[in-house]
Amino acid sequence: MILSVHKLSVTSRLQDVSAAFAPGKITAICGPNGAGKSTLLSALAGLLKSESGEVRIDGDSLANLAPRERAKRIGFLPQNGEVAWDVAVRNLITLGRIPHGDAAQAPVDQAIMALDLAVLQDRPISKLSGGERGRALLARVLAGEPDWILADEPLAALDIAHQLALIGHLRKVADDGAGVVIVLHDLALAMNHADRVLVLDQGRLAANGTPEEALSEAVIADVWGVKAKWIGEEGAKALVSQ
Ligand SMILES: Nc1ncnc2c1ncn2[C@@H]1O[C@H](COP(=O)(O)OP(=O)(O)OP(=O)(O)O)[C@@H](O)[C@H]1O
Repeated sequence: MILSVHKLSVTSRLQDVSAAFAPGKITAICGPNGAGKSTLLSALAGLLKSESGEVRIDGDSLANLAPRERAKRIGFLPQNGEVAWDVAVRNLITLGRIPHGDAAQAPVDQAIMALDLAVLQDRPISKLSGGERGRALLARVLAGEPDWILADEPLAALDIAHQLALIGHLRKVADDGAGVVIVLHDLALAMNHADRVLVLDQGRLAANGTPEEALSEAVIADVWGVKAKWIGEEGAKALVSQ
């Protein structure tokens, strides 16, 4: 099951972007502020009207999929996601089952475990820290057991232990066959943990390949305007400015 964008343009935000996303893999979308990362992710989730081009799922236009079916297949975590009602964490996560029309607790329990939320499950959302809230919102997405997980900066507000735990969980979800697409600002996280990396620059696709190809020192100099060097071993690389 492939998710792909074909010559997608969104007024002054994305220009002629084409790319295919593979199931079973973690793809990172990187780029400077305002490059179009969130726009691309929203378009992949079917939440944005494009000026031209389209998003396809298994070769069919995503626009043809009924909203409920789309919600079942694509789990979307926006940047700074808002919560409309101040419900308890477990109840919020159970809302992830809405597209399935059930309140199955096994996937909810799994998501609670994966995101280390057991001790917080009865607490109202309004009484969580920013990082805890982010974990609860991602747990809601996981509880829906979507084929695709699209998450905008899911690691940004997390401490390093929770970052690594979450990456480990996303890897497991990908190994089980789901496609994972995440927006990442931290290029070292993308280099060390993604299978593929897309780099956007001013709404255009600047690179698309393995982390080594798409985040080469030449691409970083070109897109971010930063002279930097990768050091360290494969899987534990760090980026140092020169
Ligand atoms: N609702 C909107 N309407 C019009 N333009 C928008 C809208 N949201 C964002 N933009 C503009 O579109 C461009 C791409 O924004 P987008 O949020 O996709 O960038 P980003 O790469 O995710 O940035 P960041 O790293 O800062 O989160 C930016 O120039 C932004 O100002």
